[in-house]
Amino acid sequence: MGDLSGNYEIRRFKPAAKEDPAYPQTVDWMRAVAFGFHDARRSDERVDRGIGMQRADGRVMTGAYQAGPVADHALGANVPVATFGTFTKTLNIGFGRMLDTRLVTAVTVRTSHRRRGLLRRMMAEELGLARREGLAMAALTASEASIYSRFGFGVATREQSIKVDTSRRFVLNHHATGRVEVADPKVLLDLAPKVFERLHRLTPGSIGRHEFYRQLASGSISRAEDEDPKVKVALHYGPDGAVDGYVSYRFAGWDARPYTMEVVDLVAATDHAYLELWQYLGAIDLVENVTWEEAMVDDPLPWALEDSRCVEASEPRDMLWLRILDVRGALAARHYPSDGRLVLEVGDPLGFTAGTFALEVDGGQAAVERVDAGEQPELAMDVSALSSIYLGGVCPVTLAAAGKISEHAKGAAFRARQMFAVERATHCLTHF
Ligand SMILES: CC(=O)SCCNC(=O)CCNC(=O)[C@H](O)C(C)(C)COP(=O)(O)OP(=O)(O)OC[C@H]1O[C@@H](n2cnc3c(N)ncnc32)[C@H](O)[C@@H]1OP(=O)(O)O
Repeated sequence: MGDLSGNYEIRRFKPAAKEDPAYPQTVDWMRAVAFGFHDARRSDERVDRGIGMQRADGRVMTGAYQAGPVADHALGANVPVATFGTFTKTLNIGFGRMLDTRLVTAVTVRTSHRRRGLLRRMMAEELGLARREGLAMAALTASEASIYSRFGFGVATREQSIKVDTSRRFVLNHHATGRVEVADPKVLLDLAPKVFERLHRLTPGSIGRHEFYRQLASGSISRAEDEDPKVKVALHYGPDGAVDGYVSYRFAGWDARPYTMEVVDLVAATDHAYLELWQYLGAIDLVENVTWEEAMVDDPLPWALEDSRCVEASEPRDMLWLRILDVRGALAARHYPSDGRLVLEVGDPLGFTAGTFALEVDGGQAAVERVDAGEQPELAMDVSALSSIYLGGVCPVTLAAAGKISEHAKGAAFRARQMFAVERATHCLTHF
Protein backbone atom coordinates (compact mmCIF):
# COMPACT_ATOMS: atom_id res chain seq x y z
CA MET A 1 0.00 0.00 0.00
CA GLY A 2 3.04 2.28 0.23
CA ASP A 3 4.20 4.50 3.04
CA LEU A 4 1.16 6.24 4.54
CA SER A 5 2.68 6.36 8.03
CA GLY A 6 2.87 10.17 7.86
CA ASN A 7 -0.94 10.24 8.21
CA TYR A 8 -0.61 9.23 11.86
CA GLU A 9 0.51 11.06 14.94
CA ILE A 10 3.14 9.24 17.04
CA ARG A 11 2.96 9.76 20.81
CA ARG A 12 5.47 8.51 23.37
CA PHE A 13 4.64 8.42 27.06
CA LYS A 14 5.39 6.65 30.30
CA PRO A 15 2.65 4.46 31.79
CA ALA A 16 0.59 6.57 34.17
CA ALA A 17 -0.62 5.65 37.65
CA LYS A 18 -4.37 5.37 38.32
CA GLU A 19 -4.68 8.80 39.92
CA ASP A 20 -2.88 10.47 37.00
CA PRO A 21 -5.09 12.22 34.37
CA ALA A 22 -3.05 10.39 31.68
CA TYR A 23 -4.19 7.00 33.02
CA PRO A 24 -6.91 6.43 30.34
CA GLN A 25 -4.27 6.88 27.61
CA THR A 26 -2.21 4.13 29.26
CA VAL A 27 -5.24 1.84 29.52
CA ASP A 28 -6.10 2.39 25.84
CA TRP A 29 -2.53 1.52 24.87
CA MET A 30 -2.59 -1.68 26.98
CA ARG A 31 -5.89 -2.75 25.47
CA ALA A 32 -4.58 -2.10 21.94
CA VAL A 33 -1.59 -4.36 22.63
CA ALA A 34 -3.86 -7.11 23.96
CA PHE A 35 -6.06 -6.78 20.87
CA GLY A 36 -3.00 -7.02 18.60
CA PHE A 37 -1.98 -10.32 20.17
CA HIS A 38 -5.55 -11.72 20.09
CA ASP A 39 -5.82 -11.79 23.89
CA ALA A 40 -9.17 -12.07 25.62
CA ARG A 41 -10.51 -8.77 26.94
CA ARG A 42 -9.10 -8.40 30.43
CA SER A 43 -10.71 -7.02 33.55
CA ASP A 44 -9.86 -3.46 34.63
CA GLU A 45 -7.99 -4.94 37.61
CA ARG A 46 -5.80 -7.13 35.41
CA VAL A 47 -5.04 -4.21 33.10
CA ASP A 48 -4.14 -2.14 36.14
CA ARG A 49 -1.77 -4.86 37.36
CA GLY A 50 -0.19 -4.96 33.93
CA ILE A 51 0.32 -1.20 34.08
CA GLY A 52 1.92 -1.56 37.50
CA MET A 53 4.42 -4.03 36.05
CA GLN A 54 5.13 -1.72 33.10
CA ARG A 55 5.82 1.10 35.54
CA ALA A 56 8.13 -1.12 37.61
CA ASP A 57 10.10 -1.92 34.44
CA GLY A 58 10.45 1.75 33.49
CA ARG A 59 8.84 1.11 30.13
CA VAL A 60 7.99 3.71 27.52
CA MET A 61 4.84 3.32 25.45
CA THR A 62 4.71 4.55 21.88
CA GLY A 63 1.45 4.67 19.95
CA ALA A 64 0.36 5.72 16.47
CA TYR A 65 -2.93 7.61 16.47
CA GLN A 66 -5.27 8.51 13.64
CA ALA A 67 -4.78 12.17 12.88
CA GLY A 68 -7.68 12.46 10.43
CA PRO A 69 -11.36 11.66 10.83
CA VAL A 70 -12.25 8.36 12.47
CA ALA A 71 -15.03 6.15 11.06
CA ASP A 72 -18.37 6.38 12.89
CA HIS A 73 -18.89 3.63 15.47
CA ALA A 74 -15.30 2.43 15.11
CA LEU A 75 -12.74 2.57 17.93
CA GLY A 76 -12.04 6.21 18.74
CA ALA A 77 -8.97 8.31 17.95
CA ASN A 78 -7.87 7.80 21.55
CA VAL A 79 -7.07 4.13 20.85
CA PRO A 80 -3.73 3.73 19.10
CA VAL A 81 -3.78 1.86 15.78
CA ALA A 82 -0.21 0.77 16.40
CA THR A 83 1.83 0.16 19.54
CA PHE A 84 5.52 -0.15 20.30
CA GLY A 85 6.99 -0.67 23.77
CA THR A 86 10.56 -0.10 24.90
CA PHE A 87 12.62 -0.48 28.04
CA THR A 88 16.26 -1.00 28.90
CA LYS A 89 17.93 -3.99 30.52
CA THR A 90 21.39 -5.50 30.55
CA LEU A 91 22.54 -8.16 28.10
CA ASN A 92 25.29 -10.58 29.14
CA ILE A 93 27.78 -10.34 26.25
CA GLY A 94 30.10 -13.07 27.52
CA PHE A 95 32.75 -13.42 30.20
CA GLY A 96 30.47 -11.67 32.67
CA ARG A 97 30.34 -8.38 30.76
CA MET A 98 27.05 -6.54 30.57
CA LEU A 99 25.79 -4.18 27.88
CA ASP A 100 22.81 -1.87 28.32
CA THR A 101 20.33 -2.88 25.66
CA ARG A 102 17.11 -1.30 24.40
CA LEU A 103 14.40 -3.94 24.41
CA VAL A 104 11.60 -3.69 21.87
CA THR A 105 8.27 -5.28 22.70
CA ALA A 106 4.50 -5.03 22.28
CA VAL A 107 4.73 -4.28 18.57
CA THR A 108 1.26 -4.34 17.04
CA VAL A 109 -0.46 -2.69 14.10
CA ARG A 110 -4.24 -2.91 13.83
CA THR A 111 -5.23 -5.06 10.84
CA SER A 112 -7.12 -2.23 9.17
CA HIS A 113 -3.99 -0.02 9.27
CA ARG A 114 -1.28 -2.56 8.45
CA ARG A 115 1.24 -2.39 5.61
CA ARG A 116 1.20 1.40 5.52
CA GLY A 117 4.70 1.71 6.96
CA LEU A 118 3.74 2.17 10.63
CA LEU A 119 6.09 -0.50 11.95
CA ARG A 120 8.90 0.81 9.77
CA ARG A 121 8.35 4.39 10.95
CA MET A 122 8.18 3.48 14.65
CA MET A 123 11.18 1.14 14.42
CA ALA A 124 13.35 3.73 12.68
CA GLU A 125 12.35 6.45 15.15
CA GLU A 126 12.76 4.31 18.27
CA LEU A 127 16.09 2.79 17.26
CA GLY A 128 17.34 6.26 16.31
CA LEU A 129 16.36 7.49 19.76
CA ALA A 130 18.21 4.62 21.46
CA ARG A 131 21.29 5.34 19.35
CA ARG A 132 21.20 9.02 20.28
CA GLU A 133 20.90 8.03 23.94
CA GLY A 134 24.22 6.23 23.49
CA LEU A 135 22.99 2.63 23.46
CA ALA A 136 24.98 0.25 21.26
CA MET A 137 22.44 -2.59 21.18
CA ALA A 138 18.74 -3.28 20.74
CA ALA A 139 16.97 -6.62 21.16
CA LEU A 140 13.62 -8.28 20.69
CA THR A 141 11.91 -11.64 20.55
CA ALA A 142 9.90 -12.08 17.38
CA SER A 143 6.41 -13.38 16.70
CA GLU A 144 7.45 -14.25 13.12
CA ALA A 145 10.97 -14.81 11.81
CA SER A 146 10.29 -12.90 8.59
CA ILE A 147 9.78 -9.42 10.03
CA TYR A 148 12.90 -8.02 11.65
CA SER A 149 16.06 -8.75 9.66
CA ARG A 150 15.09 -5.94 7.28
CA PHE A 151 15.61 -3.58 10.22
CA GLY A 152 19.05 -5.02 11.03
CA PHE A 153 18.09 -7.61 13.66
CA GLY A 154 19.70 -11.06 13.61
CA VAL A 155 19.02 -14.22 15.59
CA ALA A 156 21.61 -14.52 18.36
CA THR A 157 20.22 -17.24 20.63
CA ARG A 158 17.85 -20.14 20.14
CA GLU A 159 15.81 -22.31 22.44
CA GLN A 160 13.83 -25.54 22.24
CA SER A 161 10.98 -27.32 23.94
CA ILE A 162 11.78 -30.57 25.66
CA LYS A 163 9.69 -33.45 26.86
CA VAL A 164 11.51 -35.59 29.40
CA ASP A 165 10.47 -39.15 30.12
CA THR A 166 10.72 -39.41 33.90
CA SER A 167 9.55 -43.00 34.16
CA ARG A 168 12.02 -45.67 35.33
CA ARG A 169 14.28 -44.94 32.37
CA PHE A 170 15.19 -41.62 33.96
CA VAL A 171 18.51 -42.10 35.75
CA LEU A 172 20.63 -39.02 36.24
CA ASN A 173 24.14 -39.92 37.30
CA HIS A 174 25.13 -37.06 39.50
CA HIS A 175 26.15 -37.09 43.13
CA ALA A 176 24.10 -34.33 44.72
CA THR A 177 26.09 -31.60 46.44
CA GLY A 178 23.08 -29.65 47.67
CA ARG A 179 19.44 -30.38 48.41
CA VAL A 180 16.00 -29.57 47.10
CA GLU A 181 13.00 -28.62 49.21
CA VAL A 182 9.43 -27.65 48.38
CA ALA A 183 8.46 -24.08 49.28
CA ASP A 184 5.43 -21.83 49.28
CA PRO A 185 5.42 -20.38 45.72
CA LYS A 186 5.16 -16.86 47.13
CA VAL A 187 8.74 -17.04 48.42
CA LEU A 188 9.77 -16.53 44.81
CA LEU A 189 8.41 -12.98 44.83
CA ASP A 190 11.53 -12.17 46.79
CA LEU A 191 13.92 -14.98 45.84
CA ALA A 192 13.40 -15.34 42.08
CA PRO A 193 15.08 -12.04 41.07
CA LYS A 194 18.07 -12.82 43.32
CA VAL A 195 18.59 -16.31 41.91
CA PHE A 196 18.04 -15.05 38.37
CA GLU A 197 20.65 -12.34 38.83
CA ARG A 198 23.27 -15.03 39.49
CA LEU A 199 22.28 -16.96 36.37
CA HIS A 200 22.28 -13.71 34.41
CA ARG A 201 25.91 -13.04 35.34
CA LEU A 202 26.84 -16.58 34.28
CA THR A 203 25.10 -16.91 30.93
CA PRO A 204 26.02 -15.18 27.68
CA GLY A 205 22.86 -14.07 25.88
CA SER A 206 20.91 -13.60 29.08
CA ILE A 207 18.72 -10.50 29.30
CA GLY A 208 17.85 -8.94 32.66
CA ARG A 209 14.35 -9.93 33.69
CA HIS A 210 11.32 -7.73 34.01
CA GLU A 211 8.79 -7.64 36.83
CA PHE A 212 6.46 -10.19 35.20
CA TYR A 213 8.79 -13.12 35.87
CA ARG A 214 8.77 -13.16 39.65
CA GLN A 215 4.98 -12.87 39.51
CA LEU A 216 4.82 -15.77 37.03
CA ALA A 217 7.24 -18.03 38.91
CA SER A 218 5.40 -17.48 42.19
CA GLY A 219 2.01 -18.24 40.65
CA SER A 220 0.88 -14.68 41.37
CA ILE A 221 0.01 -14.18 37.73
CA SER A 222 -0.19 -16.47 34.72
CA ARG A 223 0.09 -15.62 31.06
CA ALA A 224 -3.69 -15.49 30.69
CA GLU A 225 -5.18 -15.14 34.16
CA ASP A 226 -4.42 -13.62 37.52
CA GLU A 227 -3.42 -16.12 40.20
CA ASP A 228 -2.34 -19.60 39.11
CA PRO A 229 -3.21 -21.88 42.03
CA LYS A 230 -1.66 -24.87 40.25
CA VAL A 231 1.87 -23.53 40.54
CA LYS A 232 4.23 -25.38 42.85
CA VAL A 233 7.80 -24.48 43.69
CA ALA A 234 10.95 -26.32 44.71
CA LEU A 235 14.15 -24.58 45.75
CA HIS A 236 17.70 -25.79 45.38
CA TYR A 237 20.12 -25.10 48.22
CA GLY A 238 23.82 -25.16 47.40
CA PRO A 239 26.45 -26.69 49.69
CA ASP A 240 26.61 -23.37 51.59
CA GLY A 241 22.87 -23.55 52.30
CA ALA A 242 22.01 -20.58 50.08
CA VAL A 243 19.26 -20.87 47.46
CA ASP A 244 20.96 -21.05 44.07
CA GLY A 245 18.16 -22.43 41.93
CA TYR A 246 14.43 -22.97 41.72
CA VAL A 247 11.85 -24.65 39.60
CA SER A 248 8.28 -23.50 39.35
CA TYR A 249 5.96 -26.09 37.82
CA ARG A 250 2.34 -27.14 37.42
CA PHE A 251 0.51 -30.41 36.94
CA ALA A 252 -1.21 -30.70 33.56
CA GLY A 253 -4.15 -32.55 35.17
CA TRP A 254 -5.41 -36.12 35.38
CA ASP A 255 -6.99 -35.88 31.92
CA ALA A 256 -3.66 -35.33 30.16
CA ARG A 257 -1.90 -38.59 29.32
CA PRO A 258 0.85 -39.39 30.01
CA TYR A 259 0.63 -37.62 33.37
CA THR A 260 2.73 -34.53 32.89
CA MET A 261 4.36 -31.81 34.92
CA GLU A 262 4.92 -28.54 33.04
CA VAL A 263 7.87 -26.38 34.02
CA VAL A 264 6.77 -22.76 34.36
CA ASP A 265 10.23 -21.39 35.11
CA LEU A 266 13.51 -23.08 35.89
CA VAL A 267 16.45 -20.97 36.98
CA ALA A 268 19.68 -22.60 38.12
CA ALA A 269 22.66 -20.44 38.99
CA THR A 270 25.12 -23.38 39.07
CA ASP A 271 25.59 -26.52 36.99
CA HIS A 272 24.92 -28.65 40.07
CA ALA A 273 21.70 -26.82 40.84
CA TYR A 274 20.52 -27.50 37.29
CA LEU A 275 21.16 -31.23 37.47
CA GLU A 276 19.75 -31.53 40.99
CA LEU A 277 16.56 -29.72 40.07
CA TRP A 278 16.17 -32.23 37.24
CA GLN A 279 16.81 -35.07 39.70
CA TYR A 280 13.96 -33.63 41.73
CA LEU A 281 11.64 -33.28 38.72
CA GLY A 282 12.53 -36.82 37.63
CA ALA A 283 11.59 -38.15 41.05
CA ILE A 284 8.06 -36.71 41.29
CA ASP A 285 5.72 -39.64 41.81
CA LEU A 286 2.68 -40.35 39.58
CA VAL A 287 4.19 -38.31 36.76
CA GLU A 288 5.70 -39.80 33.61
CA ASN A 289 6.69 -36.69 31.67
CA VAL A 290 8.10 -33.28 32.44
CA THR A 291 7.90 -30.61 29.75
CA TRP A 292 9.76 -27.32 29.43
CA GLU A 293 9.33 -24.77 26.67
CA GLU A 294 12.50 -22.76 27.26
CA ALA A 295 15.33 -25.27 27.34
CA MET A 296 18.75 -24.37 26.02
CA VAL A 297 19.74 -25.93 22.72
CA ASP A 298 23.14 -27.01 24.05
CA ASP A 299 21.56 -28.64 27.10
CA PRO A 300 23.70 -30.64 29.55
CA LEU A 301 20.66 -32.69 30.63
CA PRO A 302 20.79 -35.45 27.95
CA TRP A 303 24.52 -35.82 28.58
CA ALA A 304 23.91 -36.33 32.28
CA LEU A 305 21.30 -39.04 31.79
CA GLU A 306 22.09 -42.71 31.55
CA ASP A 307 19.58 -42.85 28.68
CA SER A 308 19.91 -39.59 26.76
CA ARG A 309 16.82 -40.47 24.71
CA CYS A 310 14.67 -39.67 27.72
CA VAL A 311 14.89 -36.13 26.39
CA GLU A 312 12.81 -35.47 23.30
CA ALA A 313 13.60 -32.03 21.92
CA SER A 314 11.74 -29.90 19.39
CA GLU A 315 13.50 -28.18 16.53
CA PRO A 316 15.43 -25.19 17.89
CA ARG A 317 13.54 -21.88 17.57
CA ASP A 318 14.94 -18.39 17.22
CA MET A 319 14.75 -16.69 20.57
CA LEU A 320 16.80 -13.51 21.10
CA TRP A 321 17.25 -11.16 18.15
CA LEU A 322 19.96 -8.53 18.50
CA ARG A 323 20.49 -5.31 16.57
CA ILE A 324 23.82 -3.55 16.88
CA LEU A 325 23.21 0.20 16.81
CA ASP A 326 26.85 1.22 17.14
CA VAL A 327 29.40 -1.25 15.74
CA ARG A 328 32.36 0.42 17.40
CA GLY A 329 30.71 0.60 20.79
CA ALA A 330 29.38 -2.96 20.67
CA LEU A 331 32.62 -4.54 19.49
CA ALA A 332 34.70 -2.60 22.00
CA ALA A 333 32.42 -3.69 24.85
CA ARG A 334 33.17 -7.39 24.35
CA HIS A 335 35.95 -9.52 25.77
CA TYR A 336 37.54 -11.81 23.17
CA PRO A 337 39.09 -15.19 24.04
CA SER A 338 41.46 -15.13 21.02
CA ASP A 339 43.75 -12.36 19.93
CA GLY A 340 43.80 -11.32 16.31
CA ARG A 341 42.71 -8.73 13.81
CA LEU A 342 39.64 -8.61 11.63
CA VAL A 343 38.50 -6.01 9.15
CA LEU A 344 34.73 -6.01 8.83
CA GLU A 345 32.56 -4.14 6.36
CA VAL A 346 29.12 -3.67 7.83
CA GLY A 347 26.01 -2.61 5.92
CA ASP A 348 23.08 -1.04 7.74
CA PRO A 349 19.62 -0.81 6.13
CA LEU A 350 18.66 2.03 8.49
CA GLY A 351 22.00 3.82 8.17
CA PHE A 352 22.92 4.00 11.88
CA THR A 353 26.29 2.30 11.88
CA ALA A 354 27.43 1.31 8.38
CA GLY A 355 31.15 1.34 7.63
CA THR A 356 34.38 -0.63 7.64
CA PHE A 357 35.89 -1.38 11.03
CA ALA A 358 39.17 -2.94 12.14
CA LEU A 359 38.82 -5.02 15.28
CA GLU A 360 42.19 -5.61 16.91
CA VAL A 361 42.33 -7.83 19.97
CA ASP A 362 45.36 -8.05 22.18
CA GLY A 363 45.24 -9.88 25.50
CA GLY A 364 41.46 -10.15 25.12
CA GLN A 365 41.08 -6.36 24.98
CA ALA A 366 39.62 -4.87 21.83
CA ALA A 367 40.55 -1.72 19.97
CA VAL A 368 38.08 -0.82 17.23
CA GLU A 369 38.85 1.71 14.50
CA ARG A 370 36.93 2.91 11.50
CA VAL A 371 39.03 2.30 8.40
CA ASP A 372 36.45 3.35 5.83
CA ALA A 373 38.79 4.72 3.21
CA GLY A 374 41.87 2.61 3.94
CA GLU A 375 41.71 -1.15 4.18
CA GLN A 376 40.03 -3.90 2.19
CA PRO A 377 37.49 -5.78 4.34
CA GLU A 378 38.16 -9.43 5.13
CA LEU A 379 34.50 -10.09 5.89
CA ALA A 380 31.49 -8.15 4.61
CA MET A 381 28.04 -8.51 6.10
CA ASP A 382 24.84 -6.75 6.97
CA VAL A 383 24.49 -5.56 10.56
CA SER A 384 21.93 -8.32 11.14
CA ALA A 385 24.63 -10.98 10.48
CA LEU A 386 27.11 -9.19 12.73
CA SER A 387 24.42 -9.03 15.43
CA SER A 388 23.91 -12.80 15.05
CA ILE A 389 27.58 -13.70 15.48
CA TYR A 390 28.24 -11.09 18.17
CA LEU A 391 27.46 -13.40 21.11
CA GLY A 392 29.27 -16.42 19.74
CA GLY A 393 26.03 -18.40 19.56
CA VAL A 394 25.82 -18.36 15.76
CA CYS A 395 28.81 -19.52 13.72
CA PRO A 396 30.28 -17.07 11.14
CA VAL A 397 31.46 -20.02 9.02
CA THR A 398 27.85 -21.18 8.77
CA LEU A 399 26.63 -17.67 7.87
CA ALA A 400 29.35 -17.47 5.20
CA ALA A 401 28.11 -20.79 3.82
CA ALA A 402 24.58 -19.36 3.84
CA GLY A 403 25.69 -16.30 1.85
CA LYS A 404 24.99 -13.94 4.74
CA ILE A 405 28.70 -13.15 5.17
CA SER A 406 31.12 -12.61 2.27
CA GLU A 407 34.59 -13.87 3.04
CA HIS A 408 37.18 -11.85 1.12
CA ALA A 409 40.20 -13.28 2.97
CA LYS A 410 40.48 -17.05 3.30
CA GLY A 411 40.02 -18.24 6.87
CA ALA A 412 38.59 -14.94 8.11
CA ALA A 413 35.20 -16.47 9.01
CA PHE A 414 36.91 -19.14 11.12
CA ARG A 415 39.05 -16.45 12.78
CA ALA A 416 35.83 -14.57 13.56
CA ARG A 417 34.40 -17.75 15.04
CA GLN A 418 37.38 -18.11 17.38
CA MET A 419 37.42 -14.45 18.35
CA PHE A 420 33.68 -14.14 19.02
CA ALA A 421 33.48 -17.40 21.01
CA VAL A 422 32.07 -17.18 24.54
CA GLU A 423 32.81 -19.22 27.63
CA ARG A 424 29.61 -21.28 27.73
CA ALA A 425 26.50 -21.91 25.65
CA THR A 426 24.44 -18.81 24.95
CA HIS A 427 20.91 -18.91 26.26
CA CYS A 428 18.24 -16.34 26.99
CA LEU A 429 15.63 -17.26 29.58
CA THR A 430 13.83 -13.92 29.35
CA HIS A 431 10.95 -13.51 26.92
CA PHE A 432 9.74 -9.95 26.54
C1 LIG B 1 8.92 -7.47 19.12
C2 LIG B 1 7.49 -7.88 19.01
O1 LIG B 1 6.64 -7.34 19.64
S1 LIG B 1 7.10 -9.17 17.96
C3 LIG B 1 5.37 -9.00 17.63
C4 LIG B 1 5.06 -8.42 16.29
N1 LIG B 1 3.61 -8.24 16.20
C5 LIG B 1 2.78 -9.16 15.70
O2 LIG B 1 3.17 -10.21 15.23
C6 LIG B 1 1.30 -8.84 15.80
C7 LIG B 1 0.58 -9.04 14.47
N2 LIG B 1 1.21 -8.29 13.35
C8 LIG B 1 1.20 -6.94 13.27
O3 LIG B 1 0.73 -6.27 14.16
C9 LIG B 1 1.77 -6.27 12.03
O4 LIG B 1 1.47 -7.05 10.92
C10 LIG B 1 3.30 -6.02 12.08
C11 LIG B 1 3.66 -5.23 13.32
C12 LIG B 1 4.07 -7.34 12.08
C13 LIG B 1 3.74 -5.25 10.81
O5 LIG B 1 3.23 -3.92 10.88
P1 LIG B 1 3.01 -3.01 9.55
O6 LIG B 1 2.76 -1.62 9.99
O7 LIG B 1 2.04 -3.67 8.68
O8 LIG B 1 4.46 -3.08 8.87
P2 LIG B 1 5.02 -2.04 7.81
O9 LIG B 1 3.91 -1.60 6.91
O10 LIG B 1 5.79 -0.98 8.49
O11 LIG B 1 6.00 -2.99 7.02
C14 LIG B 1 7.39 -2.81 7.03
C15 LIG B 1 7.99 -3.90 6.17
O12 LIG B 1 7.86 -5.16 6.83
C16 LIG B 1 7.19 -6.09 5.99
N3 LIG B 1 6.39 -6.92 6.88
C17 LIG B 1 5.50 -6.50 7.79
N4 LIG B 1 5.00 -7.55 8.47
C18 LIG B 1 5.57 -8.65 7.97
C19 LIG B 1 5.45 -10.03 8.24
N5 LIG B 1 4.62 -10.48 9.18
N6 LIG B 1 6.22 -10.89 7.52
C20 LIG B 1 7.07 -10.43 6.57
N7 LIG B 1 7.21 -9.12 6.27
C21 LIG B 1 6.48 -8.26 6.96
C22 LIG B 1 6.37 -5.25 5.06
O13 LIG B 1 6.07 -5.95 3.90
C23 LIG B 1 7.31 -4.09 4.83
O14 LIG B 1 8.32 -4.49 3.95
P3 LIG B 1 9.06 -3.40 3.00
O15 LIG B 1 9.38 -2.21 3.83
O16 LIG B 1 10.25 -4.15 2.51
O17 LIG B 1 8.07 -3.08 1.96
